[in-house]
Order: sequence, then structure tokens, then C-alpha cells
Amino acid sequence: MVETRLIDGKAFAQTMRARLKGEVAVFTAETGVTPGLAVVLVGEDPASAVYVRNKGRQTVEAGMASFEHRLPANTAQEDVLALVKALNADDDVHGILVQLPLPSHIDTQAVLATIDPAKDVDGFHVVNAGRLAVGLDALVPCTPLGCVMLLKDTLGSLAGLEAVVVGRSNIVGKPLAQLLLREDCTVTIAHSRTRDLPGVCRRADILIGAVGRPEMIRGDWIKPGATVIDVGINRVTGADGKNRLVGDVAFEEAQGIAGAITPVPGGVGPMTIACLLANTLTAARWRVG
Ligand SMILES: Nc1nc(=O)c2c([nH]1)NC[C@@H]1CN(c3ccc(C(=O)N[C@@H](CCC(=O)O)C(=O)O)cc3)C=[N+]21
Repeated sequence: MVETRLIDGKAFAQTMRARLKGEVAVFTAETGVTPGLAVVLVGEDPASAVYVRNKGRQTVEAGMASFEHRLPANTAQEDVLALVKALNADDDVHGILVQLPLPSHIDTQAVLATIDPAKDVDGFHVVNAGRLAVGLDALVPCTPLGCVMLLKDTLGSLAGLEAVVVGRSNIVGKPLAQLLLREDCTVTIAHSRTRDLPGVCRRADILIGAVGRPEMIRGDWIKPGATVIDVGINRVTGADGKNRLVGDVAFEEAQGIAGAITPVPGGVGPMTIACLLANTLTAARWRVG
């Protein structure tokens, strides 16, 4: 039985945002440029609206400009593309984020392909995905970046460690695997069709849940002492009828087995926003040259 350490993403993200605020102040003083982030939200999804509001508030707190564009759910694809093109051409905008998921009548890849890769602070454009894969400078997806920051803070060097990423999405699983490979991990991407998923997970020194299935990863899937990063944010209704947030990992079962684990909330989520702000400053720096 080990004492399981809590990885405090909320505190780490707060420290990161304070440091960023200082860097933004210096950048603006030296260049006269205020980094700007534009967020596009199509539709009325209440959870998305909360995230967009949080992003806007934290952007302003860091000394950057926030531009919010809310479009009705029935907006035509060509109107979304026209807005993205206008933001591409806007010199006050250094970062563009189109909140996902988009309504089903809109072709997500067509929208992402229209974002100027140099303003693609989500790192979702194929140019950034490709640049990451071949080891060039790229805007890197925020959630995977936040995960690796927490891992390096917890473990130091990740070289040679067995990392198992459960989930193969374009926004988390695949780019996270690329980043872990860059840190010299031995990387396995597992998914719904993986044979003996519990057994594969038990190999992991670093176990990452990124599937979006509440508490799917059980305590006995975790190798004793492993570092567990929980990317899932699932809203579930408890026995008392109240809504609560749970991750992809059965957090209570992991206690006494995992060496360290991120909580939900207060783990990866806040890091995602801090990394978004960091990417916006990076994009502004590249722009100014
Ligand atoms: N283009 C795009 N980029 C995104 O990065 C993106 C997106 N679309 N669509 C939705 C998801 C979700 N996402 C979160 C960011 C922060 C928290 C976060 O800060 N969570 C806090 C609070 C959670 C709560 O209380 O609801 C926490 O985990 O502690 C959560 C979720 C970004 N996303």
C-alpha cells in the first residue's frame, strides 16, 4: 500500500498563469502588441458556454485581449468559415479557438482547415499535427501539453517509462502519444478495441485516461506506484440525484495503488486553459518575429 500523491493541476495552472501574466506584460511593453485570443462558439451547449466564459476571464486576467463570437446553433457552415477568415485577417487576433464539438451540419475538419495554422492555438490544424509528428516547432494541443507538464513536474525525466494512453482522439490521445514519444517514453495507444485492456494498462508506469467514459479505468488496472493522469470530465448523476464531475479513472479505487493521480475537477482541466494562454503568447511572439 502506497500513499497516493495528489497532482494539483489547479495550483500548477495558477502559478503558470501568474508567470504568463508577467511575460505578457514584458512582451507588450517591448512590442506595443497585446496578444489577442478569439473564441468562436456555435450553439448554446451550456457546458461549452461555461468553458468559453472561463477562458475569456482568464485571458483578460493574464493581460491579453479576449474576443468572443457566439453564433446560433443553426449558423450555416459558410458563415462560420467567413468568420474564421475574418479572424485570420485581423491583426489584433493572434489565437483562434473554435469550440468543439460543432453542430452536426458543420464539417469540423473544413473549419479547422480554414484556421491560419499560425493562429491555431488548439493545435488541431493538420499542419500543426504534422509538424508535431515530425518534430518541428508547432502549436501543440493544450490538454496533451498540460498533461506532459504535470508528468514532468511529478516524475522529472520521463525517458524509458512505459506510457499507456487510453483513447485515440485527434484532440488528446494521438497528440499526447506524440508528446510522450518526444519525451522518450515507450508509448502504447489503447482504445475500445484493445484486447485485454486491463492487462495493457497494468504495464503502465504512466497511465492516461482520455476516453470520456466515467470511471472506466478501475483500481486493479493500475500498476502499484504508477502515475495516473485523468483527462476525462464526465458529468454524472449521483445516487442523491445531484450532478457531479468524475474522470475516466475510478479515483477512490486508485487510492493506495497509484503513486500519484490527478483529481477531477482540479487536475488536467485548469492546465488546458493555462496552456491555451501560453499558446496565444507563443503565437503573438511568432507573429511579431
Ligand atoms: N476547440 C476546443 N478546444 C478545447 O480546448 C476544448 C473544446 N474545443 N471543447 C470542449 C473542451 C473541454 N475543455 C475544457 C477546458 C477546461 C476545463 C476546466 O478548466 N475544468 C475545470 C472545471 C470543471 C468544471 O467545474 O466544470 C477542472 O477540471 O477543474 C474543462 C474542459 C476544453 N475543450
